[in-house]
This record gives sequence, C-alpha cells and structure tokens, in this order.
Amino acid sequence: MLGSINPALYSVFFRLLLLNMRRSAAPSQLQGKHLKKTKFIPPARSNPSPNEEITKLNPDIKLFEVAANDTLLQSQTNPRICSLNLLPAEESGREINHGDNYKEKYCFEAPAMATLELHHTVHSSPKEITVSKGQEVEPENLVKYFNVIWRKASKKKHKKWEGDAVLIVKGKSFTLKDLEGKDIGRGTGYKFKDLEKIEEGQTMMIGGKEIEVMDIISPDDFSSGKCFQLGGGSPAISSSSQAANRCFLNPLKSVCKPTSKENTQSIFQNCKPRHDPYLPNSLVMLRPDNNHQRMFNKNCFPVVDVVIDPHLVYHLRPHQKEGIIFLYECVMGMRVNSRCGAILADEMGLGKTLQCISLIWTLQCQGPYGGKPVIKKTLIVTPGSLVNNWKKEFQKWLGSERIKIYTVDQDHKVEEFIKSPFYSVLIISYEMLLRSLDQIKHIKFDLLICDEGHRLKNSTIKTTTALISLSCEKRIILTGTPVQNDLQEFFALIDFVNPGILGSLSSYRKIYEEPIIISRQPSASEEEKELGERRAAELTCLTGLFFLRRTQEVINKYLPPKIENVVFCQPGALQIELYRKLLNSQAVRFCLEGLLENSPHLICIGALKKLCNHPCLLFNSVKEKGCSSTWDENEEKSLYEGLINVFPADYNPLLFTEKESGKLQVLTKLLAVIHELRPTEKVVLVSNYTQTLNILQEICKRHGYAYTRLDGQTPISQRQQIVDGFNSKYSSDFIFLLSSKAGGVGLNLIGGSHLILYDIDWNPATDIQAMSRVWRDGQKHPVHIYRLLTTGTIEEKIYQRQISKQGLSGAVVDLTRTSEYMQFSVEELKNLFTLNESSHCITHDLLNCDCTGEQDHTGGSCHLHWKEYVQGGDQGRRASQCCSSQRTEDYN
Ligand SMILES: Nc1ncnc2c1ncn2[C@@H]1O[C@H](COP(=O)(O)OP(=O)(O)OP(=O)(O)O)[C@@H](O)[C@H]1O
Ligand SMILES: [Mg+2]
Repeated sequence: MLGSINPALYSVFFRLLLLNMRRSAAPSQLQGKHLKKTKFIPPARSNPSPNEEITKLNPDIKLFEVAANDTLLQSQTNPRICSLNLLPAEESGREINHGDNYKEKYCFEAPAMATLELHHTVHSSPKEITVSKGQEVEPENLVKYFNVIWRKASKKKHKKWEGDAVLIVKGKSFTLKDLEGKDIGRGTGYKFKDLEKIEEGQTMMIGGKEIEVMDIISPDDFSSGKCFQLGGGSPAISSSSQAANRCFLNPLKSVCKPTSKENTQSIFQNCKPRHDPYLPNSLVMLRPDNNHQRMFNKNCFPVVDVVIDPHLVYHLRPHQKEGIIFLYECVMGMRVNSRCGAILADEMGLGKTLQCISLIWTLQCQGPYGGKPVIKKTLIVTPGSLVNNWKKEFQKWLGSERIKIYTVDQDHKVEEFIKSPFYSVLIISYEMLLRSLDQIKHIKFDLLICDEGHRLKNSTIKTTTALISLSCEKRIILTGTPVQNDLQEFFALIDFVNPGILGSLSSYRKIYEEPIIISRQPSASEEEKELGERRAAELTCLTGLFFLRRTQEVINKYLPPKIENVVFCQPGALQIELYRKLLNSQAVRFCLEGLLENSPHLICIGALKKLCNHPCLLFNSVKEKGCSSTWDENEEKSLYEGLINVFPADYNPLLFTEKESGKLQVLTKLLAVIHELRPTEKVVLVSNYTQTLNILQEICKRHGYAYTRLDGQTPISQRQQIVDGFNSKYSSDFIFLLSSKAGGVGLNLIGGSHLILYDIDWNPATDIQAMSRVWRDGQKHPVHIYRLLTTGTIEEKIYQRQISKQGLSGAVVDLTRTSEYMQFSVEELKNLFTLNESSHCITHDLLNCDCTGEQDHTGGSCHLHWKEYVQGGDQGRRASQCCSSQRTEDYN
C-alpha cells in the first residue's frame, strides 16, 4: 500500500549505482608563434619587394602564421592605418574589464576528441637527428626534412617551378611529399654522401624531378604538420573554400559606408561607445589591431569601444562573459585572421542561447569602426522544438521592444520577414529551412547560428549543403554534444564554420587523420605514435582558436544538487520466459553463427529491448509475424516462432499489467512515492519509443496523474506552449511524457525536478542530453535522475558499454549515431544475447563492490555503500558510486 511506504524507503528505493560519467575536457594549448617560413617563390623573383612581403602576409596565404603572430604587422608602421581615435593614446593601456580570462584569450579549452583523444598532450619534440658525422646514430636511421620547390625534369629553356614540397631524407632513401601530404616522388639507393650534403639553395635531381632546397624543416615542424600548412598553396586556402576568400570582404561594407561627406562628419563627431566602458562591471570587447583595421576599416572611421549592454552583463555568469568575448573575436575575424566562424560547444544548460543573444544584440547596435553596427540580419536555425524557445529567450533577456524576432512556422512564412523592415532576426527549424531555401537564399544575412549543430557533421546531407549555400560568412555552431570521436565528422563541422581552414578533405586526411589513426593502433611503432600525437596536438591547437567547450562544472555552484541513480529492476516472470525463448530462437542462433545477412541482429536487439520495456510491446509482432507465412518476413518469423504460446491464451496487450514488466512495476512505485512525499515536485518521464510512451501515458491515466506529452507528432507551434505549461508553477501536471528523439535536445524542463529515463540508448550522448533537461539554470529543487535498467538483460550490457566507452574516452560521443551503424563481433553478440539470471545485478558484480547486495530493507534501514574516487587529471571530478540492493518483488 502506498500509504504505508516509509519515507526512508524513498531514499533506498532500489539498487542504486551513481556514476558521474563525464570528465572535463583539458585546456587547449596556446598556439605558439610560428617562425616565418620560406615560401614558394619562383627563383627569378627570389627577392620579394616590400609589397610582396605584405602579400605574403595576406591572411589568405599565411593564415596560421599570422593568426599566431599578430604582432608581426602591428609593429610595422603603416600609413594607411587610421590614426584618428577618439580615445587618448595612453588609453590603449588602460584597465578595462575584458572578462576574467581575457589575458589568456587563446587558452580556452580545445575540442576534446573522444576515442581518438586528439588532445592536449604536447609531447616533447622528437630528438633531432642530424647527419653530422660526429653523432653516433646509424646513417640508415638519420632523418632530415627540407622545404623544397620542384619541377619535372625537362630540357626546355623556360621552365616553371610547379610547387612546394617537403623532402624527407632517411638514410639512403628519400620521399618527396606535396603540401597535401601525398607522395610525389620516392627513391632509394642514393649515396649517403650525396644526401648528407643537402643544404639550402642547392638544386638537384631526385627521382626524375628537379628540386631546389629552400630551407631545413625541424623534426618538430614536420611531426606537427606545420611544414605542410605554411607553404605556398597552403591547404589552409584550398580552392574548396570560396567562402574563405569572401571573408576578406569588409564585413561592414553594407552597413558602414558613409553615404555623404556630412554623414562622414557626423559619424566622426558623434562617435562614442554606446555604453560606458569605464564603469566597474563593464564588459568591453577587444579593440581591433592594426592589421584588422587595415582589412576592415577602409573608410578610416574612428575606433570605438564595443561594450556589452550593462542590462545583459548584470545577468551574465563569468563563463558566459568569456563566451561572448570568444564569439565576438571569432566572428569579427580577430582570432584567426579573416576567418569568421566559431563553434561554441559548452555542455548542456550553460546558456549558449544567452551568449548568442548578447552577441547579436551587441553586433546589431555597435561596431568597432565609427560605432557602426556590424550586422543587420541574423538567421538562427534550430530543431523544431526549440524555435519558440529561442524567441522566448530573446524576450526573457531583451524584452519585446529592443529587438524584433520573426519565427517561421506553418502560418508564418518567410515572405513576411522579407517584406517587413522591422525584423532583424529570423528563427527557423532545420526542416523549414529546407522547404524555404529559395526565399532564404535571397536574404542577406550577416550572421548565421546553427543550434544543435552537431547534425552538420556530414557535409553531403541536404541540411549542410543548404546552409553552405548561404553566403553568410559569420557562422556559429552551437552544440552540447559535439562530434568528437570521428575525425572526418569533426572536419565537416570545422570546415562549415571556417571553410577551407584545414585544407581540402584529402590533405586533412593525409596530414592529420591518417597519422592520428595509425598512431592509435596497437601495432603502431614509436615513431608513428609520436607523429600521431604531434599532429593531434597541432590540430587541437589550430581548432582551439575558434572552438570553445566548458563543462557543467562552471555552473554547478549556481544549481541545486543533482543525484543520479541507476535503478536495476528484476524482470517479471513473463519477461524472463519470453526472453529465454527469444534467445533460443533460430534467428538469434543464426546471428551467433554469422549465418544470416542483412544485419538480423538488429531485429533481435530491437525485440529484446521492447521486451525489457514491456512484453505487450512484443505481442502484436509475435502474433502477426510469428505466424506469418510470408517469405519476406522469414527472419522475423524465425525470431518470434512459438512465442505466442508463452503469452496467456486470452492475452490482450491493451489490458497490460504492471506486474508483467519489472521496470514498469518499479516506475509505478517510484511515481507513487514521489507523488506522496513531494507533492509539489514534478517528473519528466523519457522514452526513446512512442509506443512505450503510450504505455506510460496509460499508467498516468490509471493512477490519475495529470500529465502532458511531447513527441514527434506534437505540432511545432504547440511545443513551447506545452513546455511553458509544465514549467509554470500553476500547472497541475505531475508528469511530462517526453520522447527523447523529439525533445531530447535543447528543451528547458525546469518545472520537473525528477527525471526518469525509462529506457537506455546505445549512445550515451542521447541519454546525457535527455538527463540535462531538468538540471539547468532556474531549477529550484534538488534534481533526481533515475535510469531504469532490467537486470541481467541487454539493457545492463548496453549500460556497461556506455560506461566503458565514456571511461575510455572521457568525453561525449556523437549524438546522432544509432545502433544501425554499430558493428558487433560474434563475441560481443554472444554477450548481448545472454540472460544472466544467476546474479541480482551483473554491473554490481563487475564493480567489485564490497556490499553484498542482499540488504534487508524492511524497517526502512538504509544500507548504502559509498565509494568515492577521483577521476581524471588535474581537474579530476568527484565521482560517487552507491550500491544498494532491492528486488522488485520486495515492493509487491
Ligand atoms: N546567466 C543566467 N542566469 C539565469 N539563467 C540563465 C542564465 N544563463 C542561462 N540561463 C537559463 O538557463 C537555461 C539554459 O540555457 P540554454 O537553453 O541557453 O542552455 P544551452 O547551453 O543552450 O543548453 P542545451 O545544450 O541543452 O541546449 C535557460 O532557461 C536560460 O534562460
Ligand atoms: Mg541550447
């Protein structure tokens, strides 16, 4: 009986396992200053004129060098740089609050690569091996690297150099690589004496190619890959990147050009910061350096401080201030010369929306040159469920008068936005964007924000190609779960925001992906490992300039505590019998023998997962397919054959009972306890399947719980209303039924303080996203997360896989990856297709926990066994495990 449940029982309700699953990403490395490299200059013009020298520093060509070495140009006197500056000269060194870690502006956390762990370890450079005779290294092992230019051997009079290359001399052999990393020449058997003598300026014939040695490359520059970035025709400016070239256009040109002399004068006279930069808490953006001014301030407007609206600053958390500075510098092309893209990959709930709103509001009203606004129109593309959430956030932070927002839905077409001069921000879902692309293409957007942008990981999908086709060069991707375990997908995100910055895909593969992947293989040699690590560090360094990720730790102190519980539930009798039968089916046996084609294991896995949720979910398939005579459904037939006899003869799936599913039984008890003991608190109940949500909805009805529901069928226009209704303190809803596919990302469900994940996904990122819906800014109560797992079944195995993957990678994984892409070995399938009935909880057994798992809970005694340990490196997080035991029968 509900009334008789002891409150203490609430806390020890089930077998618990608390695991803190994420680790902080380590900080990125400061990008070092690169030495200026000799470039590919045709020999006849080997003494460049001063102008050419400047051309060499054109960011299009010397991208990484200039990005890291801004001072190079600043120190030069350039008469074209405006000297008119309304602030006194000495002011340039004044104290203005540029945010907490302003000084370390390039030290934000870099992208953490999950499986490939592309991060952070900058290893000492490989020992330099030279060919000098005094050394004891065997000649065959000596390696030297050179920048060279090359051309085919020819007797023609007017020969042309064809390009830059890297010459690698090892012992008696050499390899010539172009700047995309491809081998373009090889040779062996050379006299050691000849190779030993190679020096700058020397020309020689090697492998049918004439080369001229430009300079020596240090082993460090070779292993980091820098020597490939800096040459002429640098991959950083590959032809794939039209947009990259467009970055050099003056971002202000459409909004900043003064139309008349008077206009110019008035700009000069009235030009002052919109907000006072000297107030104690003012947040002032970085002033453009001389290089930037030369590029973007063609009209020589006075430089004015850009100051974030104090109204916003008042609310901003420290990490949000840093985030705004980061975004500002990225989109203004101040971090990587003339590249205007950024990826803000803060973990869920850190307020990426507010950071973007602050940026939009700032750029729309201000600019560093003459105070003229940098942008006019912004396009925000977001999942359907979040369109109105964005609008609401704009209103929350800026009210409805400051900025006019237009959201597109069935009844509000893009045409309205085009016709009206009032709106400056267009918010649209990814689906609607594709439908309205023709109209959208004709609008000039100055800033593009792609929320939950991990979906752009594939450059060939329609959404990505549609967005790439928009001419806007200031692009921001927002994501709480960036693609981090696949280097190609990572490339797609990077290339979307800063097209061409990593070169072409083929050069990226040769220079970064291949060495990194090879270095991770167990068979990798020391040399390969070292090379892979160096390339990974270099890649992290480059992308870290415009990739920012902070973990939830930064907001911990503003939020109430969060308690994560993993609840292991014993399966019901019907479930066990059906489960055994499924595992004995011909389909499963064939899978284990590798005898069937077309991934039949996915059908088997799907059936087992349904069964774990509730046997009634399987009944219809069993009835239809188990008895079907259609040849096509042979595989499913062989899975379900004979199962119908396990169900009671008069079984009616509509009249399902709680007892038939261990998890459902636990769930109903849990809901009852929460309802009784915390009557003012609400529950978010999440499933990956609509059919399961139907069952959960039926449970709500049976128990008289007021509920609301959001799934894929809910019209987009109604979604925010449903969310607002639930979050309102006046709402009588006790339960929010949520489909993780439809509403797992981005939603704020702070009205609920209990979140129950009814089923588990293969991809931990999906679960983490769903779990982050309630533990967010604005939450008033301590948050309880419950993950329900059926003991001994496939659910426990998936959970273990999740933990081990996260443990290994220490970072999130790709949100969009589903089981269809998963490969299983026969061994893994054997493990998945086993029912462990002998143990109460195999996960608990694997943890080697001291607790016996056999506590007696009668009388409400709480026997919890705690272990605390520190995970990770310097920023190691506290993770807690709590093991307790309870059989579901105890609650009958
Ligand atoms: N400085 C702040 N003070 C108070 N509330 C804030 C602040 N910043 C953000 N919030 C609130 O926190 C909630 C979460 O913010 P937001 O939706 O922007 O998170 P997010 O980073 O986009 O997370 P997700 O990756 O899940 O989409 C919102 O309700 C937002 O209004
Ligand atoms: Mg968001």
